[in-house]
Amino acid sequence: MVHPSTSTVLSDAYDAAVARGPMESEFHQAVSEVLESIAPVVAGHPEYVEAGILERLVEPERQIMFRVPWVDDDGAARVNRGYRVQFNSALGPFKGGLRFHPSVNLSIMKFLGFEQVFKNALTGQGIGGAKGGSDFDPHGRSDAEVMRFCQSFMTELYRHIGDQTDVPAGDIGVGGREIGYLFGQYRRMTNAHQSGVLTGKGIGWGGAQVRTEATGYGAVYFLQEMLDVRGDSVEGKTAIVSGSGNVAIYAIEKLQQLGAKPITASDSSGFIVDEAGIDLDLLKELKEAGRERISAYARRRPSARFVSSGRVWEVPGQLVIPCATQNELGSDDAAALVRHGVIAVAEGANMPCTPDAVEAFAQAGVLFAPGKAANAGGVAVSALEMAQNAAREHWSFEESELRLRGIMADIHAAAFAAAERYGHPGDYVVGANAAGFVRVADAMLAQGLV
Ligand SMILES: NC(=O)c1ccc[n+]([C@@H]2O[C@H](COP(=O)([O-])OP(=O)(O)OC[C@H]3O[C@@H](n4cnc5c(N)ncnc54)[C@H](O)[C@@H]3O)[C@@H](O)[C@H]2O)c1
Repeated sequence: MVHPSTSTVLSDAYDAAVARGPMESEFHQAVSEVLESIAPVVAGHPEYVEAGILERLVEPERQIMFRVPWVDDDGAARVNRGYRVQFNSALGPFKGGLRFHPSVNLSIMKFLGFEQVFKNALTGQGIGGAKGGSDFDPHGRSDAEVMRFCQSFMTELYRHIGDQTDVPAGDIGVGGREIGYLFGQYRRMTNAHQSGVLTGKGIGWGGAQVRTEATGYGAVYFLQEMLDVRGDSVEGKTAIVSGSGNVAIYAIEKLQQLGAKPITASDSSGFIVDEAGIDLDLLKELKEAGRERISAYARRRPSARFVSSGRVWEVPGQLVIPCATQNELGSDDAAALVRHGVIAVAEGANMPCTPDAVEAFAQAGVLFAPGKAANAGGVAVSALEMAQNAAREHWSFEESELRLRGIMADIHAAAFAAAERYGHPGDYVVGANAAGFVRVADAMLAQGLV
């Protein structure tokens, strides 16, 4: 058999993905980034090509879309669309968050599910990749409305998930409140308290210590690992953080604990700059307890200003952790950050930096950690939650944090080593994609054409 060239194989896989979903631009972006960076791996493994690994990797094992009808507080009927994209289960049960946000569509679900496959592989914990959610917008909805929505959503989803099959978690718009309502409905419909079917549960009913903090803490640990290689550290540095949700808040907390000074936070209405350093108690009060807009922070804190137009990336700082959403940091933003002396970027969110921005950081020699490595702490601690549920154990905060730290160091080491092995030393995009890909590809190869 004549082997096609690596570039033909990669472009065929990309074209097939585009042909099946021509409108799915976010998914195409994620596929293109991964395929480009695994070229050196594929070149050395003709057996992957013969087994159709690439064509299979870009096509989800299963995609579920369903109607979610619910009744609002005025008694009016509402309808949203629910999704679960079960991308790849070669390494373990499908695992990945649920996102409730008006922007949710199949392209975003597929991009997130695809990324999750490699991220989960990188953690080394035996979990496959999936993503799900709905275009439901929880903003401005009462608890009762959110509960009715979650119950309706789970009434369909429950038949597709299970602790050995698919284990959803939170993401944008899905926090502890939503996981509680979803779990309650699952328990009711199945007549089983199957703790391991969802992660991000409350500590009193099967949740794990450090799950809430894990993604933000993990991103900062990864940043620290990268700086360590250069004999540097986060201590004493100014940090620019976007978002003000789960990931942003705990990235800010860990930055502060390690002696850095985060000075920004944002939401879709704008951003705040607090030159005195973020008052974390205030931010938590406003965002975790109150669900308020970020502008409320500036009203309560004299050292802070609220900016409703403009870019948070114009604020000078040496460390950058984007923690809001995909494609929130473009090439102009990257250029501004480079001009202002950024030295390291860790993606807390999934794909927050556009490909042009990533390229600009690389050109400028800025350390750059892609989300699938830097934000893997969340899913890693979710896997610890599954392990504790299976063993009916509860580990302490200290033990859980120690494990998270170890896992982030291992992910860094795996990505660093793979980047070297495949001829791109210091390139964590290549390293993370290559290391994750090899684990998934080897499992798929061993398990035959399924
Ligand atoms: N929660 C996790 O464990 C986890 C794990 C890995 C990756 N992530 C990723 O981190 C990011 C944030 O997730 P989260 O769990 O903190 O969600 P969250 O709902 O707690 O917070 C999301 C934040 O992003 C802001 N935001 C959302 N859409 C925006 C938009 N279009 N423009 C500007 N700001 C916007 C929101 O205002 C909020 O501050 C997402 O990309 C998510 O996929 C989360």
